[in-house]
Amino acid sequence: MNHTKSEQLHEEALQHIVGGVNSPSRSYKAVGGGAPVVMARGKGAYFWDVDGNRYIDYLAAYGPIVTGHGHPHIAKAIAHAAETGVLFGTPTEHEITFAKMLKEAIPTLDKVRFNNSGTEAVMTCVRVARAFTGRTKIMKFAGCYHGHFDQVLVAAGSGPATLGTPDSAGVPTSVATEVITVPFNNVEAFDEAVTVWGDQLAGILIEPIVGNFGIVEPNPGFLEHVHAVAKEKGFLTIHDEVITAFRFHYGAAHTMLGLTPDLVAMGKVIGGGLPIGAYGGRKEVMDTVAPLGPAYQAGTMAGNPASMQAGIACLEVLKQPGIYDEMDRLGALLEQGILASAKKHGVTITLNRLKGAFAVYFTDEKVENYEQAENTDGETFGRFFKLLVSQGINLAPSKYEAWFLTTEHTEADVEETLKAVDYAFSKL
Ligand SMILES: Cc1ncc(COP(=O)(O)O)c(C=O)c1O
Ligand SMILES: NCC(=O)CCC(=O)O
Repeated sequence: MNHTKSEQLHEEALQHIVGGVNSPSRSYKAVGGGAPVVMARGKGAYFWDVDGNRYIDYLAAYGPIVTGHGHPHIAKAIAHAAETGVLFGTPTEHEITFAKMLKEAIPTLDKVRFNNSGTEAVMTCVRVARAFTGRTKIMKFAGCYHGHFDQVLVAAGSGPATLGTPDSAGVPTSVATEVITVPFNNVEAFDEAVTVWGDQLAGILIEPIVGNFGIVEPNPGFLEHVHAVAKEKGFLTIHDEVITAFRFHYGAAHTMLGLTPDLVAMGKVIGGGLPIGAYGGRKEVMDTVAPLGPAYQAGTMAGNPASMQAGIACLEVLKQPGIYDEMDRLGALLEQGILASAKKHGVTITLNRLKGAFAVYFTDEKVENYEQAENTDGETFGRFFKLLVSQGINLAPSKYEAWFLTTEHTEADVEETLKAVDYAFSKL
């Protein structure tokens, strides 16, 4: 496969855009370096790079593109917005239509607010939780990504009750010390940290299905326990459903899990590919937000008609019967095929899957927390990634990211993918 033009464009990008990329996750630094493939166009489950190579896409733009690229129903909605006005700075009916659709799909949302990214949605949830409780500290799980605002760029300390340390230059220690990080799926560590900090906590950030160190489901009873303790100690449960909302079924992951969070942050899928964030929750909590309450959140682009209409169109596609069952069926075929192929070639992997999202880890251990994901073989993943790209299969260039199926993938795509995976395993 020839990547000459991608390489040239990356060289040029390096002169003008920091690191040649607009988000560090797009760089190939974590997979041994090299020029990232520069994409030219996408259609359905495929995209084509600037050298004319075609790929089956399992990146799905890090999750949002659940209906594939250029879906005609969403394209029509975006074209309509382009023709009739993409931004007014006034309320529109689209916002109400979309808010009602979200509420109907996610019963825990009494009220919602739209903004422009997952980061903004989570950031506001943290502010609202602080405003509502009058407390400042937040708890999060190690390895869970919640966007790039200061409070969540905090890594785990050395023990469960250790205060956070900044994970990025520019994050003041004073901010990091407001954050307590505990391992996922570990009741003892959570309880220990709550014993120390429980009375000062405004809220806990929860990815109900973790999508940021592969795909990791909560162990039975774990999140139920977290919710019960939060209620008892008076801090809010904030579900970060930026990846999970509408990824596994028509609605939120917490509904599948039978949990009732106080606040829910969303993004990615609900924008149909356009920039979006949204948050919502219990009426008493949401009424803390301006102009009703004292917690401020605003945005020139918030609830813009283009994102609203794309989001509405995306949910209309996802609401059709059988959509999620088919992604589950194809996901199961991929899972079985990848595991069989690994066995055939003597490659040790662990595969975690929920419906149309899964992660391939190079380890013989179970992966149920960040430490275990960290301990998987990143060097082998890097070689696997590049071998797959050479065979026309594109995923995220990181061992921590999931593979995402879309409504446009077919059984033929799965077969082609399994051939490529078999080739990659044979060359590792
Ligand atoms: C769970 C989760 N929360 C928040 C974010 C941040 O969203 P955005 O990149 O739209 O700001 C992400 C992005 O990957 C995410 O996975
Ligand atoms: N799972 C992490 C992401 O999806 C981040 C994407 C980005 O910021 O480019």
